[in-house]
Amino acid sequence: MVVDFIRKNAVHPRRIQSKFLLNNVGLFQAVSCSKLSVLAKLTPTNQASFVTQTFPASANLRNITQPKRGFTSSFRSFYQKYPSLAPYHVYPPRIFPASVRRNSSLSSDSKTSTDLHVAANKNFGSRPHNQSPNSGTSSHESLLKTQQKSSDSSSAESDHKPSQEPRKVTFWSILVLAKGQGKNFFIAAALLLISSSISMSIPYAVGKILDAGSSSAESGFTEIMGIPSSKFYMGLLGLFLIGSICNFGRIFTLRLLSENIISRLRSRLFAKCLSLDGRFFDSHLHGDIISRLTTDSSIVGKSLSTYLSDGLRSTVSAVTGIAMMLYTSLTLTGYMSLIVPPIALGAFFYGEYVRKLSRKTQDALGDLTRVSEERLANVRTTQAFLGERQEVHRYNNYIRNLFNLAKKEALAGGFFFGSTGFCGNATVIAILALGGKMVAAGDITVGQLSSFLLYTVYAGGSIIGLSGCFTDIMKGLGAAGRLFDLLDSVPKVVPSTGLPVPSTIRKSVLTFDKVGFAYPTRPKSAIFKDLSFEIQPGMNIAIVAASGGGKSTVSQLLLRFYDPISGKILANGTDISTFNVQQWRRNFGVVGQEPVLFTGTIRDNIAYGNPDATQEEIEAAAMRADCGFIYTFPDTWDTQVGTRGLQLSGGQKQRIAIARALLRTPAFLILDEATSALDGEAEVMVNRTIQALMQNRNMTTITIAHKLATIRSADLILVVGDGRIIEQGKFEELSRPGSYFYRLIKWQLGKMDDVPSQ
Ligand SMILES: Nc1ncnc2c1ncn2[C@@H]1O[C@H](COP(=O)(O)OP(=O)(O)OP(=O)(O)O)[C@@H](O)[C@H]1O
Repeated sequence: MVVDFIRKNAVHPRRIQSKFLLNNVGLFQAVSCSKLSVLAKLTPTNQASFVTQTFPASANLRNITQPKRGFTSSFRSFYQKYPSLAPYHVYPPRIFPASVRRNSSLSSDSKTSTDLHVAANKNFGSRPHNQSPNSGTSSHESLLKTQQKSSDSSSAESDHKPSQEPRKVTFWSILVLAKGQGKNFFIAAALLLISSSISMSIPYAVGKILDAGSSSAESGFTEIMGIPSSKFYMGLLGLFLIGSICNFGRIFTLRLLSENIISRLRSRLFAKCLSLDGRFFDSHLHGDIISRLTTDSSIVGKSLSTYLSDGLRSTVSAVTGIAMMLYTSLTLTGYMSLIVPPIALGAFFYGEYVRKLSRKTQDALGDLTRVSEERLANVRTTQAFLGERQEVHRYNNYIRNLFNLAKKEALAGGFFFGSTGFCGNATVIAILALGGKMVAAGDITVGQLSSFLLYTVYAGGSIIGLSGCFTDIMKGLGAAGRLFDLLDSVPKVVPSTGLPVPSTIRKSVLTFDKVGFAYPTRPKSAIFKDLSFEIQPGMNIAIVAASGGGKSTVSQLLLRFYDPISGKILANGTDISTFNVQQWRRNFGVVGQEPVLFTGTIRDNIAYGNPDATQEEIEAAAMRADCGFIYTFPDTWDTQVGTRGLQLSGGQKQRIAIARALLRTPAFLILDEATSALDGEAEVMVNRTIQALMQNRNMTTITIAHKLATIRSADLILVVGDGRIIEQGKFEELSRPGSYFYRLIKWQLGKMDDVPSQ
């Protein structure tokens, strides 16, 4: 059928194939997944072409994402008949509400409501199957406008990025990254000097051979530079052998050096990322950080070692070449020198341009990685909401951005290297013309002219190579700017400094004393204005508020992902911001709304917070968390949980998360709406587990309550509203008619239409 269509309409099969590919999102995702790691290893220029090759549709990007005028009627009828083959631009993408873009900063209910919003929007962009996809220019135009808006909106996603000026990095400032590699570098440089000197002796030897050849034709001597020719050739061969051994050593040492720098850089960056606080992760997107860890560090490592070494080799060759040109003929060298200033100037401007472009390319690549990482991680939501089309469209927008940057670089590179190539060739002709005259006048010999010509080619090639290295090093500097932004980030909450946490912390009274707080990314919307309350040791307290009222924020402050803007949080009278953060966090067990498990076995996941725990301790924690289901799996403790625990049910994941928290024997257990993501039976099971845990008076339990019915047994319920505590007491005390808590419960039970006001 498709073949018939292609034949009838003379459509290139590649276009049809690319549309198939785009429509078959499963295949697209498989391709993206498998190629992402490869993508990360490529240089920006290669990446663009790699993307183009990997996703054939991007070669036709304009056709897909930009207006296509003049659809033929045969196309139209074909798309009507086989709508799944229709190109993407024919339909407007469903627009993700701006608020969805940064789900992490939404409270859980808002997330649900935006999901609903997405669901409500679902029909907005869905393809009108009973309608012509291209019915009239005006509708086509309006679709294109919508699409343009969508591309704007996707670029607006980067609103959340820090709006800092790109940092300008000098080569000397990135040299520190190679600290400790000096010895290897000097070995490589020495080997390079030897091999380059040997290479540079070739033109001289060629000149001598030619002169010896022409004189032997006249005199019959077979000596070159006073050495019998056979010995001369053997000596030359030996020299070349030494040169190639040195080359081997240089390449090997430099490769090791480069990999060493890249590995250390990645490790440093990763450790740095993990040491940063909530403020950092609110303003930096994960994909962008991943891109810095992979691509940027690779570019910087390479520019430090490989490009620097190539630069050195080119410098040695250029300097030696020019010296030998001077030695061979001062006059010819004088003529040749006229060409150097314009090339050097061109190289300088080109290098600066590439540096700026590289920064932009790396940013664009960061966006691309972020989008693919985030969307692939949530592929089920995308598929459930039929969001494949808009995701592909969004992804294509990022590819197009990257592609356009690569195009600019290709244009600049083509122009620069094309013009330098022309200058080089013109130079050779000039030498032949001028040199020929000098040979005829007897000023130089044929051998000398040949040597001069070869030295010019060597020196010219090296100068062009040098400008290539210069631009690569500039690229490295562009990428290094992004790395230094990360490396120099100073967390407000420094994890490894501060006072030791006293061993009596388990018996501490926790006090929120007039705490004021706003998230750093939204400094104007205060979450807490004057939050004050006390938690006695061993208590079970519950925090209650309307959705978005700041319940989870209490746990974020307690765990010191953020510090209050005003007021203090005290443990037995000591401000917790004076404590060593890591030691402080060691006293907490946290079970979040959506249980987060890591790829690995059930045992690994339970032992995550306490890797030294024995099997008995792991089993005891698991039993306390009601994890008997583990024995129903054939591999019991060695059962793989899958990526982010996908191979377990929600209730099972949550109970493993509880076991993980309990294994730390925490002084404070935070249950952040631990049952909110569970359905009926799982919720009952997990609640049973939690109720049993609350009997333990050796641990303070802080329950962030979503479903009010689950907190009946709490010793104290704190009701938060308008950034402060508005009511507190036991369930029975608070449930009197007229109280805010009472109205909240009524509302939750569906007996009130609106969220109650305080
Ligand atoms: N990282 C963040 N950056 C900026 N704002 C945030 C961030 N996290 C949460 N918020 C905002 O802070 C407010 C309080 O959020 P929080 O998660 O504490 O509410 P909650 O009471 O737990 O809500 P829910 O019951 O819906 O989970 C919300 O308006 C939310 O949008």
